[in-house]
Amino acid sequence: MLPVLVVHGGAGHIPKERSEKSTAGVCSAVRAGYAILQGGGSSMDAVVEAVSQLENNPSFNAGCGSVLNVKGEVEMDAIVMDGKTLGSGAVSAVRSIANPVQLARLVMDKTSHACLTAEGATQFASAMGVPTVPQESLITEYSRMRWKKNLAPDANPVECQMGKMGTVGAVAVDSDGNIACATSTGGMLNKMEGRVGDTPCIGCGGYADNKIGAVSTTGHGEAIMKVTLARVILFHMEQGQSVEAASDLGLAYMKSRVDGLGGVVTVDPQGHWAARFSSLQMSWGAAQKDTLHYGLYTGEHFTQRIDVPH
Ligand SMILES: NC(=O)C[C@H](N)C(=O)O
Repeated sequence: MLPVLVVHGGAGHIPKERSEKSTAGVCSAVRAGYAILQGGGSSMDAVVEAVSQLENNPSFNAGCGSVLNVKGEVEMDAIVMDGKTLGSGAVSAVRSIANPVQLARLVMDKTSHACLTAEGATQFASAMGVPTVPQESLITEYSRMRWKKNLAPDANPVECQMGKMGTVGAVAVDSDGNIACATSTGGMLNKMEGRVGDTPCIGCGGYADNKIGAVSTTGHGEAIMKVTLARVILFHMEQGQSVEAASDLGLAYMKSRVDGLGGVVTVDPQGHWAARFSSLQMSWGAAQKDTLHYGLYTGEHFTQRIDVPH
């Protein structure tokens, strides 16, 4: 069954006029990441490539297109985890980095730490030769408009969060059976400055273990952290549940216990995979053998040959 790559473009409520772009973006990120797996590349390379593509796509809340904090600035979080070694790397509250997921990978590969934050992460980036980019290049008209709208005295903050799909993420198993995950986000719209969400926290924004599987999450970060969503799903898999049942159990627990909504992509070591969510929508895509799978609403599952362009 191996290899496999599963990608999400965030759980939430996406306005109709943006749904096409979101699905197209996820499918093209799946293709790019899967090409690496098909060429014999590693699951880590595949998830970082897929997530980098989504960070570069202004339709998603990660990298360029990130939502803005209360001061109208970008602060991004990202994580990667390697299921073979349980090594992980993360960055939080980084501002002028085009691809936080690549910086997270450098934290894993080049330091003895698991997470670097804010200025320290930026200093590390420059020491690694990662260029900084102007904040403005990460801010879209759409995110500025939503930030302003949410500051209005009559704004409904819950409704405002809904207008945009969230976080991006990926999980993969390569032909050697190695498993990896990656997740990247601009966080929650109009969050406090310095707010760190679930994404860079191990077991919350993602987790990968070759012995069990991998999960990348999206949704309300504070709720995800309360239940350590990624790890709780892997716990259910350790108890013998399928990828699908374990994902649903984790999401249902988050809903009933802390009233949180979200979504996940999940794989197991055999290459079984699932894309599940409790929100209204989650754009997702997966590639296995010669088939591309994708969907947006609950129960939606389209397939096409991977070599046919979307
Ligand atoms: N939309 C999201 O997935 C947001 C992300 N989980 C956060 O709370 O930072």
